[in-house]
Amino acid sequence: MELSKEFRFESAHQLPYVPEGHKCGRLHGHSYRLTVHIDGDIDSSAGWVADFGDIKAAMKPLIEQLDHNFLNEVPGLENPTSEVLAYWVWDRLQPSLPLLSAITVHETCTSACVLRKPA
Ligand SMILES: Nc1nc2c(c(=O)[nH]1)N=C([C@H](O)[C@H](O)COP(=O)(O)OP(=O)(O)OP(=O)(O)O)CN2
Ligand SMILES: [Zn+2]
Repeated sequence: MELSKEFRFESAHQLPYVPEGHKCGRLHGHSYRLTVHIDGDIDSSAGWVADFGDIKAAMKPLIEQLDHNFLNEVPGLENPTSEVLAYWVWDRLQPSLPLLSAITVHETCTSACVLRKPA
């Protein structure tokens, strides 16, 4: 069974490698929505796959680095595309959340990327 938990944070960024004149080369901000998915079996005694609170606790130090910050200044996010951000979260979250199965990053209401665990 798959569980998901959504996180929201506000961040500024600028994309350094877009062509000259591209709107994303300018400093701007997003209300990001990031969904963490985990996949596992239901523990029969607890009646859940995992405590949603454990997902929240694992994400807390990462959200603290992202929320109300300039992403380009966060180590590893010098080119803060949605795709790079998804890998950044995955690499830091997976060790404490081994059931991690996917991360979705919604940069805007209409644009998102999904990083899934390889089959
Ligand atoms: N593959 C990617 N493409 C783009 C990224 C990205 O991270 N990965 N990022 C951007 C910009 O950050 C931009 O702020 C968001 O792009 P866009 O969806 O074009 O934003 P709009 O507000 O213009 O969306 P509309 O709903 O179409 O108005 C660009 N590309
Ligand atoms: Zn942007």
